[in-house]
Amino acid sequence: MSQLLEVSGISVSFDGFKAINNLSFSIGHAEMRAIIGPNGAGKTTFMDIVTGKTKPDEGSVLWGDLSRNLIGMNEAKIARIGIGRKFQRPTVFEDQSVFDNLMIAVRNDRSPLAVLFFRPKTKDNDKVHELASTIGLSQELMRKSGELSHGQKQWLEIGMLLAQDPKLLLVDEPAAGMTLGEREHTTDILKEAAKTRAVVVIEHDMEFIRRLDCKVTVLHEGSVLAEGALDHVTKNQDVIDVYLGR
Ligand SMILES: Nc1ncnc2c1ncn2[C@@H]1O[C@H](COP(=O)(O)OP(=O)(O)OP(=O)(O)O)[C@@H](O)[C@H]1O
Repeated sequence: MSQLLEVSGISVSFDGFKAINNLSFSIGHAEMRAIIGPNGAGKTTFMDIVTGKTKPDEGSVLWGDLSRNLIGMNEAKIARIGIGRKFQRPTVFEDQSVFDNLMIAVRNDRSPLAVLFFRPKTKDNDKVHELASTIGLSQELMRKSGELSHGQKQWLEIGMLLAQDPKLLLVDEPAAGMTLGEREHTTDILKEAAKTRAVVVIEHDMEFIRRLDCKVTVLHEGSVLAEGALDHVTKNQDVIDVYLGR
């Protein structure tokens, strides 16, 4: 399979309301993808399904070269096969330093290879420093995470997810509550991450999406309404009617 993730004919209802309605689309390896759409379009539910939090009524989610169906796998197993998820609110250990948070994430590697091969501590140290540099927190390593700004906490959490080296990183509304400078830095981090893995970003902030400079999927009522470059989808009359023109 040339795609990393292939969502096919997914539907899910909550109390008779169809939140996802025959949804089909795919994500390539090392691809950045933005998902936009009005409130209630099913964006977060899509991520809930991919990560195993919500089981769809029908459809499949095929993963990787072996086309394994993720439906029916539990959340821990899905995380282990390489899907990381960043929720809207940062969930770092506030009493621990930035360094310790990153080290905890690095050491959490339970892949068979990591268990099999002894890894010297210096290697973990190097990895923590490399991650800190990637997320722009090299100068903050010894600070308590609770003292960081909202944006810095978000970057730390992205760093903790990257420590697991996911093949797919799902990020839900990263720009919310960030300053312009923080939003710009966040796009840089995500674009860098997407060079070596797939990154899927749900966001309402159009300037943020523009800076991501990637293919955009527009969801509406649980299905794909439009897909393509941002300039392409923002000219689509249906997209203007249900989302942009509001
Ligand atoms: N566990 C649930 N139980 C009942 N209804 C749910 C559940 N999860 C989602 N929904 C409903 O499904 C619909 C889709 O919700 P979802 O959160 O996926 O939308 P969204 O596109 O992420 O919206 P937003 O932009 O507001 O975050 C909404 O009407 C929501 O109320």
